[in-house]
Amino acid sequence: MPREDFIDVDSFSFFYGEKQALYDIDMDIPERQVTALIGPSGCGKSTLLRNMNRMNDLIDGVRHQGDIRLNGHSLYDPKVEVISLRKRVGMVFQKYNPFAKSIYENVVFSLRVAGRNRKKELDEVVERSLTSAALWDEVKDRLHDSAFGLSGGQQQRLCIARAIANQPEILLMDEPCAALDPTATLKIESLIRELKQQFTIVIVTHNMEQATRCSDRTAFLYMGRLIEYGPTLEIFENPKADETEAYISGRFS
Ligand SMILES: Nc1ncnc2c1ncn2[C@@H]1O[C@H](COP(=O)(O)OP(=O)(O)OP(=O)(O)O)[C@@H](O)[C@H]1O
Repeated sequence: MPREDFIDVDSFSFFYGEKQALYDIDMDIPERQVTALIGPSGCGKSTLLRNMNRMNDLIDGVRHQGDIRLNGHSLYDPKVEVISLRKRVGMVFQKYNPFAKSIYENVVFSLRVAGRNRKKELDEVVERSLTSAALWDEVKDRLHDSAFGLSGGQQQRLCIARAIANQPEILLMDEPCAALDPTATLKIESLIRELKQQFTIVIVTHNMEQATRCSDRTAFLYMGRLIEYGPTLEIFENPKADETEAYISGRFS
Protein backbone atom coordinates (compact mmCIF):
# COMPACT_ATOMS: atom_id res chain seq x y z
CA MET A 1 0.00 0.00 0.00
CA PRO A 2 1.43 3.45 -0.88
CA ARG A 3 2.07 5.47 2.24
CA GLU A 4 -0.23 8.48 2.84
CA ASP A 5 2.43 10.38 4.77
CA PHE A 6 5.46 9.52 2.68
CA ILE A 7 6.67 13.08 3.19
CA ASP A 8 5.49 14.22 6.60
CA VAL A 9 5.86 17.95 7.17
CA ASP A 10 5.33 18.40 10.90
CA SER A 11 4.81 21.86 12.46
CA PHE A 12 7.56 23.15 10.21
CA SER A 13 8.69 26.77 10.39
CA PHE A 14 11.63 28.25 8.53
CA PHE A 15 13.65 31.45 8.92
CA TYR A 16 16.12 33.28 6.68
CA GLY A 17 17.93 35.15 9.45
CA GLU A 18 15.31 37.36 11.07
CA LYS A 19 12.80 36.79 8.30
CA GLN A 20 10.29 34.02 8.87
CA ALA A 21 9.34 32.45 5.53
CA LEU A 22 7.23 29.48 6.70
CA TYR A 23 4.85 29.27 9.64
CA ASP A 24 3.99 25.99 11.31
CA ILE A 25 3.28 23.93 8.19
CA ASP A 26 1.61 20.55 8.67
CA MET A 27 1.21 18.43 5.58
CA ASP A 28 1.22 14.72 4.70
CA ILE A 29 2.32 14.12 1.13
CA PRO A 30 1.27 10.73 -0.27
CA GLU A 31 3.58 8.25 -1.95
CA ARG A 32 3.52 7.98 -5.76
CA GLN A 33 1.19 10.87 -6.26
CA VAL A 34 1.77 14.35 -7.63
CA THR A 35 1.37 17.15 -5.10
CA ALA A 36 1.32 20.74 -6.35
CA LEU A 37 2.36 23.76 -4.27
CA ILE A 38 0.59 26.90 -5.46
CA GLY A 39 0.27 30.46 -4.19
CA PRO A 40 1.32 34.03 -4.97
CA SER A 41 4.91 35.06 -5.46
CA GLY A 42 6.88 35.06 -2.21
CA CYS A 43 4.41 32.85 -0.31
CA GLY A 44 7.08 30.25 0.44
CA LYS A 45 6.51 27.51 -2.18
CA SER A 46 10.18 27.19 -3.18
CA THR A 47 11.32 27.49 0.42
CA LEU A 48 9.13 24.56 1.41
CA LEU A 49 10.20 22.51 -1.62
CA ARG A 50 13.89 23.20 -1.07
CA ASN A 51 13.62 22.12 2.54
CA MET A 52 12.53 18.67 1.40
CA ASN A 53 16.10 17.89 0.35
CA ARG A 54 17.75 20.37 2.72
CA MET A 55 18.94 22.58 -0.11
CA ASN A 56 18.27 25.63 2.02
CA ASP A 57 20.99 24.45 4.43
CA LEU A 58 23.47 25.98 2.00
CA ILE A 59 22.25 29.49 2.84
CA ASP A 60 23.93 31.34 5.75
CA GLY A 61 21.83 32.19 8.77
CA VAL A 62 18.87 29.88 8.12
CA ARG A 63 17.12 27.88 10.83
CA HIS A 64 14.00 25.78 11.20
CA GLN A 65 11.60 24.52 13.81
CA GLY A 66 9.56 21.34 13.58
CA ASP A 67 10.49 18.44 11.36
CA ILE A 68 10.17 16.89 7.92
CA ARG A 69 10.19 13.09 7.73
CA LEU A 70 10.72 11.01 4.61
CA ASN A 71 9.16 7.60 4.88
CA GLY A 72 9.12 7.97 8.65
CA HIS A 73 12.72 9.20 9.09
CA SER A 74 13.62 12.75 10.01
CA LEU A 75 15.64 14.70 7.45
CA TYR A 76 17.35 16.41 10.34
CA ASP A 77 18.47 13.27 12.15
CA PRO A 78 22.19 13.83 12.85
CA LYS A 79 22.84 10.44 11.20
CA VAL A 80 21.47 11.66 7.86
CA GLU A 81 24.19 12.47 5.35
CA VAL A 82 23.10 15.24 3.04
CA ILE A 83 24.80 13.59 0.05
CA SER A 84 22.86 10.36 0.46
CA LEU A 85 19.70 12.38 1.11
CA ARG A 86 20.10 14.10 -2.27
CA LYS A 87 20.28 10.64 -3.88
CA ARG A 88 16.91 9.84 -2.38
CA VAL A 89 15.42 13.16 -3.41
CA GLY A 90 16.06 14.33 -6.97
CA MET A 91 15.43 17.90 -8.06
CA VAL A 92 14.56 19.65 -11.31
CA PHE A 93 14.73 23.43 -11.62
CA GLN A 94 12.86 26.12 -13.47
CA LYS A 95 15.65 26.86 -15.92
CA TYR A 96 16.88 23.65 -17.51
CA ASN A 97 20.54 23.36 -16.68
CA PRO A 98 22.31 20.47 -18.39
CA PHE A 99 26.07 20.31 -17.95
CA ALA A 100 28.42 21.17 -20.84
CA LYS A 101 28.77 17.49 -21.61
CA SER A 102 27.23 14.89 -23.86
CA ILE A 103 23.68 13.64 -23.38
CA TYR A 104 25.10 10.35 -22.08
CA GLU A 105 27.48 11.99 -19.61
CA ASN A 106 24.73 14.23 -18.26
CA VAL A 107 22.62 11.22 -17.35
CA VAL A 108 25.45 9.26 -15.69
CA PHE A 109 27.05 12.26 -13.99
CA SER A 110 26.08 11.33 -10.42
CA LEU A 111 27.07 7.70 -10.94
CA ARG A 112 30.53 8.73 -12.15
CA VAL A 113 30.91 11.03 -9.13
CA ALA A 114 30.12 8.02 -6.95
CA GLY A 115 32.86 6.04 -8.75
CA ARG A 116 30.46 3.84 -10.71
CA ASN A 117 32.09 3.54 -14.13
CA ARG A 118 31.13 0.07 -15.45
CA LYS A 119 30.07 0.61 -19.03
CA LYS A 120 27.33 -2.01 -18.95
CA GLU A 121 25.73 -0.47 -15.87
CA LEU A 122 26.03 3.07 -17.24
CA ASP A 123 24.54 2.05 -20.59
CA GLU A 124 21.58 0.49 -18.79
CA VAL A 125 21.05 3.55 -16.61
CA VAL A 126 21.16 5.83 -19.66
CA GLU A 127 18.58 3.81 -21.55
CA ARG A 128 16.30 3.36 -18.55
CA SER A 129 16.46 7.01 -17.44
CA LEU A 130 16.02 8.48 -20.91
CA THR A 131 13.13 6.10 -21.57
CA SER A 132 11.44 7.12 -18.31
CA ALA A 133 11.99 10.76 -19.25
CA ALA A 134 10.33 10.15 -22.65
CA LEU A 135 13.50 11.17 -24.47
CA TRP A 136 15.17 7.91 -25.50
CA ASP A 137 13.63 7.64 -28.97
CA GLU A 138 14.60 11.21 -29.81
CA VAL A 139 18.24 10.93 -28.74
CA LYS A 140 19.29 7.29 -28.88
CA ASP A 141 21.31 7.86 -32.07
CA ARG A 142 23.19 10.86 -30.73
CA LEU A 143 23.95 10.03 -27.12
CA HIS A 144 27.49 11.37 -27.40
CA ASP A 145 26.50 14.73 -28.87
CA SER A 146 26.42 17.83 -26.70
CA ALA A 147 23.35 18.32 -24.51
CA PHE A 148 23.23 21.91 -25.70
CA GLY A 149 22.17 20.75 -29.18
CA LEU A 150 18.77 19.73 -27.79
CA SER A 151 15.66 21.91 -27.78
CA GLY A 152 14.63 23.57 -24.50
CA GLY A 153 11.97 20.96 -23.79
CA GLN A 154 14.40 18.16 -24.59
CA GLN A 155 17.03 19.73 -22.30
CA GLN A 156 14.48 19.82 -19.48
CA ARG A 157 13.59 16.17 -20.09
CA LEU A 158 17.34 15.42 -20.01
CA CYS A 159 17.52 17.15 -16.62
CA ILE A 160 14.65 14.94 -15.48
CA ALA A 161 16.55 11.87 -16.74
CA ARG A 162 19.62 13.06 -14.82
CA ALA A 163 17.54 13.59 -11.68
CA ILE A 164 16.07 10.06 -11.83
CA ALA A 165 19.26 8.23 -12.88
CA ASN A 166 19.96 7.28 -9.27
CA GLN A 167 16.38 6.08 -8.81
CA PRO A 168 15.41 8.54 -6.09
CA GLU A 169 12.23 8.00 -4.10
CA ILE A 170 11.13 11.60 -4.49
CA LEU A 171 11.30 14.06 -7.34
CA LEU A 172 11.04 17.77 -6.52
CA MET A 173 10.21 20.08 -9.41
CA ASP A 174 10.45 23.85 -9.06
CA GLU A 175 8.37 25.34 -11.89
CA PRO A 176 9.79 22.84 -14.39
CA CYS A 177 7.89 24.32 -17.34
CA ALA A 178 8.41 28.02 -16.65
CA ALA A 179 10.96 28.39 -19.45
CA LEU A 180 9.15 26.19 -21.98
CA ASP A 181 6.67 26.78 -24.78
CA PRO A 182 3.13 25.31 -24.57
CA THR A 183 3.92 22.17 -26.59
CA ALA A 184 7.01 21.32 -24.54
CA THR A 185 5.01 22.09 -21.40
CA LEU A 186 2.27 19.59 -22.28
CA LYS A 187 4.91 16.96 -22.94
CA ILE A 188 6.51 17.49 -19.52
CA GLU A 189 3.07 17.40 -17.88
CA SER A 190 2.23 14.07 -19.46
CA LEU A 191 5.67 12.84 -18.40
CA ILE A 192 4.94 13.92 -14.80
CA ARG A 193 1.74 11.87 -14.86
CA GLU A 194 3.75 8.84 -16.04
CA LEU A 195 6.57 9.33 -13.55
CA LYS A 196 4.27 9.20 -10.54
CA GLN A 197 4.06 5.45 -11.04
CA GLN A 198 7.68 5.33 -9.93
CA PHE A 199 8.25 8.43 -7.83
CA THR A 200 6.58 10.68 -5.28
CA ILE A 201 6.47 14.07 -6.99
CA VAL A 202 6.15 17.54 -5.51
CA ILE A 203 5.85 20.37 -8.01
CA VAL A 204 5.83 24.13 -7.53
CA THR A 205 3.79 25.87 -10.18
CA HIS A 206 2.36 29.29 -10.93
CA ASN A 207 0.20 27.76 -13.59
CA MET A 208 -3.13 26.70 -12.19
CA GLU A 209 -4.15 24.77 -15.31
CA GLN A 210 -0.94 22.84 -14.87
CA ALA A 211 -1.83 22.00 -11.27
CA THR A 212 -5.25 20.75 -12.38
CA ARG A 213 -3.82 18.80 -15.31
CA CYS A 214 -1.11 16.94 -13.50
CA SER A 215 -1.52 16.94 -9.72
CA ASP A 216 -3.54 14.72 -7.41
CA ARG A 217 -3.29 17.04 -4.43
CA THR A 218 -2.83 20.77 -4.19
CA ALA A 219 -1.55 22.90 -1.34
CA PHE A 220 -2.28 26.63 -1.36
CA LEU A 221 0.23 28.74 0.55
CA TYR A 222 -0.16 32.40 1.40
CA MET A 223 2.34 34.55 3.27
CA GLY A 224 4.24 31.54 4.54
CA ARG A 225 1.19 29.70 5.83
CA LEU A 226 -0.55 26.63 4.47
CA ILE A 227 -4.08 27.89 3.91
CA GLU A 228 -5.66 24.87 2.30
CA TYR A 229 -4.56 21.40 1.21
CA GLY A 230 -6.54 18.59 -0.34
CA PRO A 231 -7.47 16.73 -3.53
CA THR A 232 -6.79 19.03 -6.50
CA LEU A 233 -10.37 18.91 -7.82
CA GLU A 234 -11.76 19.93 -4.44
CA ILE A 235 -9.32 22.81 -4.06
CA PHE A 236 -10.20 24.19 -7.50
CA GLU A 237 -13.91 23.44 -7.59
CA ASN A 238 -14.86 23.94 -4.00
CA PRO A 239 -12.21 25.91 -2.11
CA LYS A 240 -13.00 26.39 1.55
CA ALA A 241 -10.85 29.39 2.40
CA ASP A 242 -11.60 32.86 1.02
CA GLU A 243 -7.90 33.39 0.18
CA THR A 244 -7.83 30.20 -1.93
CA GLU A 245 -10.98 31.23 -3.75
CA ALA A 246 -9.56 34.69 -4.42
CA TYR A 247 -6.27 33.27 -5.71
CA ILE A 248 -7.68 30.62 -8.01
CA SER A 249 -10.23 32.99 -9.46
CA GLY A 250 -7.38 35.33 -10.35
CA ARG A 251 -8.25 38.10 -7.94
CA PHE A 252 -4.63 38.32 -6.82
CA SER A 253 -1.41 36.85 -8.09
N1 LIG B 1 17.89 33.34 0.31
C1 LIG B 1 16.94 34.10 0.90
N2 LIG B 1 17.26 35.01 1.84
C2 LIG B 1 16.31 35.76 2.44
N3 LIG B 1 14.99 35.68 2.16
C3 LIG B 1 14.62 34.80 1.23
C4 LIG B 1 15.55 33.96 0.55
N4 LIG B 1 14.89 33.18 -0.34
C5 LIG B 1 13.58 33.51 -0.20
N5 LIG B 1 13.42 34.48 0.73
C6 LIG B 1 12.15 35.11 1.16
O1 LIG B 1 11.30 34.09 1.67
C7 LIG B 1 9.96 34.30 1.23
C8 LIG B 1 9.47 33.07 0.46
O2 LIG B 1 10.21 32.98 -0.76
P1 LIG B 1 10.04 31.78 -1.79
O3 LIG B 1 11.06 31.94 -2.86
O4 LIG B 1 9.99 30.52 -1.04
O5 LIG B 1 8.57 32.08 -2.35
P2 LIG B 1 7.84 31.49 -3.63
O6 LIG B 1 6.41 31.31 -3.22
O7 LIG B 1 8.56 30.31 -4.15
O8 LIG B 1 7.96 32.72 -4.63
P3 LIG B 1 8.05 32.73 -6.25
O9 LIG B 1 6.75 32.16 -6.71
O10 LIG B 1 8.18 34.20 -6.55
O11 LIG B 1 9.24 31.92 -6.64
C9 LIG B 1 9.98 35.58 0.40
O12 LIG B 1 9.60 36.66 1.22
C10 LIG B 1 11.42 35.71 -0.03
O13 LIG B 1 11.77 37.06 -0.18
